[in-house]
Amino acid sequence: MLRWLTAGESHGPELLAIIEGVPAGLELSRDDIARDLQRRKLGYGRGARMKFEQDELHLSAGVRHGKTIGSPIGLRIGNAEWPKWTEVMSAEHVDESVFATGRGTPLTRPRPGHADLTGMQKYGFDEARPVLERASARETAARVALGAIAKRFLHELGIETVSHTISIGTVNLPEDAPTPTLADLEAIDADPVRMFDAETSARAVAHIDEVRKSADTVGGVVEVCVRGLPCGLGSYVHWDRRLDARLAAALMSIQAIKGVEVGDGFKTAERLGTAAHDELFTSPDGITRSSDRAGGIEGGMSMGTLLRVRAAMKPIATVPNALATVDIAQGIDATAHHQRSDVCAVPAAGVVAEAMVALELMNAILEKFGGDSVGETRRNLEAFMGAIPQQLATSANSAIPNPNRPIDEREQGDSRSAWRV
Ligand SMILES: Cc1cc2nc3c(=O)[nH]c(=O)nc-3n(C[C@H](O)[C@H](O)[C@H](O)COP(=O)(O)O)c2cc1C
Ligand SMILES: C=C(O[C@@H]1CC(C(=O)O)=C[C@@H](OP(=O)(O)O)[C@H]1O)C(=O)O
Repeated sequence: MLRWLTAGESHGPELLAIIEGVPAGLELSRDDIARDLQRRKLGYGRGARMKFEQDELHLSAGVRHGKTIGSPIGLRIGNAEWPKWTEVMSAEHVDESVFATGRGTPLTRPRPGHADLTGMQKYGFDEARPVLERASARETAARVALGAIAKRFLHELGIETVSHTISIGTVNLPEDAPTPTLADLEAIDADPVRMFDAETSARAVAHIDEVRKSADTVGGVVEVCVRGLPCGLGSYVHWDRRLDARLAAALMSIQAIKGVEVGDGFKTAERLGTAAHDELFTSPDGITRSSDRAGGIEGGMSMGTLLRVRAAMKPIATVPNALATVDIAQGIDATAHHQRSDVCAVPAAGVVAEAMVALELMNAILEKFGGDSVGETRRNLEAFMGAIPQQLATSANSAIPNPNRPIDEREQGDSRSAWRV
């Protein structure tokens, strides 16, 4: 079993993370983690902080000579601006004068859409500072660091995770855009909005510029694609063991994510049964699927085919053209406090989604296959796959059109029909 926790405030000294249950013998370097931290900072539309934030990483425990040793892995990520916040975010009492001006001024005009007001009500604060410090997506740096460890583990088992941007506001990838593979990740990361289509990306960038000019913010949709998974992760036997439910919770836990789709998700609800599922047919190397509409999960279990999940991010709540709110200190109508903020953080959310999916899949793998060392996990996985009888085996080459069935007209415009995957 995998357990992990994060701690740390956005303007405190650092973020902390501990992950327990990582098998021994996993090759892991500081660079593996630093690389993903760097990827999370990228993306057109992010605010000033990402330009100077260093995400200084300290790998404090659980790794020796470049390999995990089975003990909890502990890490710290510094907040570059801490020297400016030592008094406002001090763990010790400070003089009242700190709160009279500047950074310490109480934030009494909560932002609609952020955690400010409800956090104040719930925890009994008279201003939003202690709420936003932890509600902030700064915390996702810690998740991405842990996710990098999970991705290293998955990679050792031949499982690869790729995320990309599907839409920014109303600017969408074409329906027939190809699903990226690991080989495409470098190009995706090099794109300003992490889109795998240069023309759509240029329109998305222009859209973010317009949004910024009009003092507004914008959201979008990201997708995570995973190849190389074994079948049988998760289960149909109980609600909390369903892999789709677990992935949905993992994605929904990301700040500002308001919707999750597995496979074709909501679109499937509009289709008839004959055009909604992934039909099976024989091929020389095992059972093959005609498409991947289910997104690689049936009955709450991984099918051993391409896994695809999407997450929808709402527009950033700190809108420059400030929204109506109430000044809690004075009891009067007001506009929300504004501070440095992102205009669009969808590209970064894709990297965070990748981390959350990887962590959940690593957990599901360890539940099914166990292993105190990576070698033991691998042997258990291979033994399970090897024991699947010939007549039940799935071809690795799934999601190709069924040659026995003529292509239905309705399927022509179907974004996830096999011949486009
Ligand atoms: C990578 C990332 C960056 C974000 N940046 C900001 C930001 O700069 N300003 C902001 O108001 N919200 C930002 N958010 C969203 C808020 O953290 C989020 O809306 C808030 O915590 C309230 O949670 P909820 O939207 O899930 O209800 C960001 C979210 C993510 C995932
Ligand atoms: C710090 C990060 O994102 C922050 C997320 C965030 C929010 O409200 O969620 C608000 C902003 O915080 P700040 O006012 O300190 O710039 C973002 O920069 C980060 O992603 O590392």
